[in-house]
Amino acid sequence: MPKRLNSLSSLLRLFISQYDLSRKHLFIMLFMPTVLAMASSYVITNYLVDKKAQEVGEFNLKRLEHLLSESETIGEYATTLSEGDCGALNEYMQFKPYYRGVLLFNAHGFHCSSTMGVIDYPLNSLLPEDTLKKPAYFIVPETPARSGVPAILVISTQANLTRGAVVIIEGQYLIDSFIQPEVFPRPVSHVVLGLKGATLPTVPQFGDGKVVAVKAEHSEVVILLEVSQAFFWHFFWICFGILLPFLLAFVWLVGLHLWRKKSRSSLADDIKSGIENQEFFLVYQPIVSSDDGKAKGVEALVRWQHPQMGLVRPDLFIPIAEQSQLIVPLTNYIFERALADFSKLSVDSGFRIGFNVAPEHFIQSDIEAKFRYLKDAFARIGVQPLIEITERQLLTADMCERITALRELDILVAIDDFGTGQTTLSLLQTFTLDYLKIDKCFIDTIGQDSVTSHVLDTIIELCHKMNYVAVAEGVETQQQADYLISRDVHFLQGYLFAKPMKLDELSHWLEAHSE
Ligand SMILES: Nc1nc2c(ncn2[C@@H]2O[C@@H]3COP(=O)(O)O[C@H]4[C@@H](O)[C@H](n5cnc6c(=O)[nH]c(N)nc65)O[C@@H]4COP(=O)(O)O[C@H]3[C@H]2O)c(=O)[nH]1
Repeated sequence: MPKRLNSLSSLLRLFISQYDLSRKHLFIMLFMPTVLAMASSYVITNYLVDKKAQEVGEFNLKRLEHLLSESETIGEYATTLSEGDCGALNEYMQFKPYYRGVLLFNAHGFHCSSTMGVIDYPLNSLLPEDTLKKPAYFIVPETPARSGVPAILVISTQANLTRGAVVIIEGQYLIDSFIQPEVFPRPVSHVVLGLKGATLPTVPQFGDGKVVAVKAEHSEVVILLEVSQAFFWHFFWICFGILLPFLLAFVWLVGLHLWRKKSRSSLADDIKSGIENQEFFLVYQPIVSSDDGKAKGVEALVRWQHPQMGLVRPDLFIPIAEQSQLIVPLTNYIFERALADFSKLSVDSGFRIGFNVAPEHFIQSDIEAKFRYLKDAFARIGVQPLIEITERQLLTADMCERITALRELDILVAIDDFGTGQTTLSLLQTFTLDYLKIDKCFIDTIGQDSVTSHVLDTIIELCHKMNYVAVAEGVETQQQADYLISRDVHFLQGYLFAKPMKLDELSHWLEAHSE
């Protein structure tokens, strides 16, 4: 199976092994954004509709105040008309919407109506007589001409009740116009005007919606507006529709991040218990000499038989072991395992085993003692360990010093995956090595006419000039092998010769390839 697919299936198995937990997480990750989106939409919509109702209220109060001041002008004009000139009044009031009419009065009573002509009503037929003595506004439940239909009365009067006018504004018509029936969805469903204890309509009617009160700046009028339910839900769903995808994306990103962190830390726990339970084992890949084609050593490569996930490849768990400070105990386990494996095998003296060792090892204070023990233990079975330093982390000057000390103990050191990691050429100037392993990506350029194919020749040349033993990794074709042999690359490793194999298989392979 391709490497990437294998890692993917390992991840999938990891996911399934934690399925119960993930199902709960999955539910939270769907449920939480929905609830959050609903709650936020509710708050935002409430704020928006309040604001809109406030705006509608202020706008209508302005219109009302304009209507009231226009009524005062009408009243003032009407009081200048000579008594009995009802025709002129009627003409003047033609085509004025919102107005039911104008009544003129004198000290004896109402004598002229813009709609009915000459009339004779007592002064208290609309309001208590006293209220006609000074300019004012009132809401009344009905007028003599239209019983049961409320109106706003605007009184313009001259001193001592000698002359005056009452302008009658059509109450219900006004209220209906406030509701803006032509707008969809209507922001308000019911409007009530309040003035001096009276209301318009006379009996206020509200539904289940929220009621917002707005007070006029220049009069005692208060307007109460009930927010329309349709308007509220219209904005609620728009808000919800906008917020939900964002919150879903946000919660999923955070959730996946936490899940990844958790699975990493649980994988780190698994590595720890895997070492204790000896779930790790080694496979060995032969490294052949380009002189005679015989295996002069192997590279030890770790494998993990996870109890739930099955076989896990090192490129999945080695980085986690490195990040969670488990690489040192894991490598110590690998050394012991290789020692135990090769004690059962008979190999030519000087046979080399390459171990991948992360730079973290070189900050251990007991590194020299540990490697001296290792070298002696391997020497007893005729094997020489070779340390392959992975380039994933930067090698500091301090680490280089320790590596040099190891070389003085006759331990062989190689730089692995040369050219892909953090090793700089300046570091190679100050730091002597035994082997340089040329990464597969450069070997792959053989036979291709690409710019990078020249890099391989440069690396090989560097090895020769610096007296490093050159090892080519990932040799897959005879063409690659021939090319590398023609360029005096000392050792070759790759599927062309053998894939990494378990100890039993290696034993047979070595036997078969010893001649
Ligand atoms: N396509 C192809 N691949 C080839 C060929 N020849 C060898 N390989 C693969 O290339 C990798 C060589 O190991 P690496 O560069 O040290 O790269 C290693 C090394 O960095 C790390 N690793 C493996 N074992 C250990 C270990 O014991 N300790 C540490 N620290 N890292 C390890 O994991 C990496 C991957 O190891 P593996 O999966 O075993 O993969 C191995 C090997 O199976 C070839 O011809 N074609």
